[in-house]
Amino acid sequence: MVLADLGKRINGAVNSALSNTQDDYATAVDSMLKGIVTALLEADVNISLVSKLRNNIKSKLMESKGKSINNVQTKKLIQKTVFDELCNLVDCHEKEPFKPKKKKTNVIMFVGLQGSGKTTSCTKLAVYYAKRGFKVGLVCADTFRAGAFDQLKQNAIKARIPFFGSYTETDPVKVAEEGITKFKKEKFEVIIVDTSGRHRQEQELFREMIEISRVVKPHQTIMVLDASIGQAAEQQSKAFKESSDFGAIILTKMDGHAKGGGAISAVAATNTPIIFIGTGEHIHDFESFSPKSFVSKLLGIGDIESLFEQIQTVSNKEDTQAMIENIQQGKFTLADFKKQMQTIMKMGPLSNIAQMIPGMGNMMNQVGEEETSKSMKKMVYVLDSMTKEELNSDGRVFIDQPSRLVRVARGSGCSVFDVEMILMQQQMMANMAQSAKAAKQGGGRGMPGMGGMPGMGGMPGMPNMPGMPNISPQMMQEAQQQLRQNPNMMNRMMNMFGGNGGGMPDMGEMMKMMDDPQMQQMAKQFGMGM
Ligand SMILES: Nc1nc2c(ncn2[C@@H]2O[C@H](COP(=O)(O)OP(=O)(O)OP(=O)(O)O)[C@@H](O)[C@H]2O)c(=O)[nH]1
Repeated sequence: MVLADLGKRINGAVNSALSNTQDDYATAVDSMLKGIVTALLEADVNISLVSKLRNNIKSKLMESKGKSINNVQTKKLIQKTVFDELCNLVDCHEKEPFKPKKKKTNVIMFVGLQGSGKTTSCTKLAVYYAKRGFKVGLVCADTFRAGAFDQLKQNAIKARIPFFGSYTETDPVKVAEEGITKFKKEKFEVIIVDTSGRHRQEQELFREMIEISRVVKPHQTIMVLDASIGQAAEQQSKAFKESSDFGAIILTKMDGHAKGGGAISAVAATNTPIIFIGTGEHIHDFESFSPKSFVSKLLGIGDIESLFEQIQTVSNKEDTQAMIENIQQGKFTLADFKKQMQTIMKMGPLSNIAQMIPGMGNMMNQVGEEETSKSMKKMVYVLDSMTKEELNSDGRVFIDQPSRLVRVARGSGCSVFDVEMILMQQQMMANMAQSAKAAKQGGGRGMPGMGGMPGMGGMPGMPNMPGMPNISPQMMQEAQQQLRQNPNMMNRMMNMFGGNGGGMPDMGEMMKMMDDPQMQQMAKQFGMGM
């Protein structure tokens, strides 16, 4: 899981500020900032970047001090400000990177040091484009390292990507040229050229890159950087930029490296867009990168945009067309949820996918892959037991007729609470769809899970809840017990999220629920910090 600990600590700092009623506002903000700053510094983020983030958050939050906004609005403001500033920290604010065009030749050249993960990333990118319908070929122009061609060949065969290379030719420029000519003749649309690396940034390496670049005339040059070097990534990125004008970066080995945050922010500071991150050795351990998606996953909020991107990759067009149309209209039905869950099961490493669903990433950290997989299967059983009418609804039919809940629970062999939890997750996703639509219409950066509130860019899909942190099976059981004792609670939650047309939760109801001791207790168990 990418930077799970950093996300947990930032969430912890924010949640403790939100739940702290003892301290005055300024003290609560200061203590939150202390927690965030320590977590970022320990993730190797550059001290001046951290200090800038700290000052920005503080000045934005203190500006609102004199204004007459209520408690709930203050909490939203804190969450949104932290979210936005974290996005700024990893955002290079550059223009859109290159996107290949269909029915044209698009040449992509890779550069980077030896062992950074170039060959692996070449194959991952080839698979990424092949799944999007491009005719993709791989060229191995690494004649420096013995075994480089064999490695690319093995990867390419496994991924079923056509490849070109030579065991005898020692001039990488010649191999690159021959490979490009061959694939162009055969009307390949994306041709990816892997080049050699060296252990250090040597003049010889830079010269070779320039020569290859001259003959292959790349439409995009991508630099591959190992994220485990932390903020040293800035210096490496600058050195390469001076010799080969690469347009984008892939950061590899973001799995399990606490320094990944440092690498991302360091690269972003050089104004070069990071386009993908590598999160493991497997071909599918590859995520397209955007600041908003990254921070959403970091904080466990879920990331509907990446999720649908992934779903489009593995499912056929007809399958997802209806769902995409729904999302574009700001809708997300139970049938969409079901399709999504089924596709997810096919999508490879659960750890990548779980982070995109609200609450699931945290569950994964707590209980592991096997338990999470069981929970996801349970979701599919529950959704399988619903009628077509129920699936095509927004879920409110279950509130109007609670007997449906019981029927579905029985049919799926699950508890009523399991069904209710799925309805809640679907509501959160529907809310995200709403906010994605609102953000597109408004052109601003809405926080995922937030609908459109004038001037604030939106409100979270759940009250004071950046995702559903720290849900363990035991907490689930306790919450289940409380829901049983207070059946009205679920009803009120659903009303709150769906009752006003989606997007923005009902503020009046939210305020009432905040005063409800049972609700507060349950929220505490879920780490929602109400
Ligand atoms: N954990 C993890 N390992 C990765 C990732 N990307 C690549 N690797 C591993 O890193 C090692 C080096 O990767 P390569 O693709 O061979 O690196 P390279 O840059 O092509 O190296 P040269 O061909 O020697 O220049 C391999 O063991 C890969 O499996 C990643 O995102 N996460």
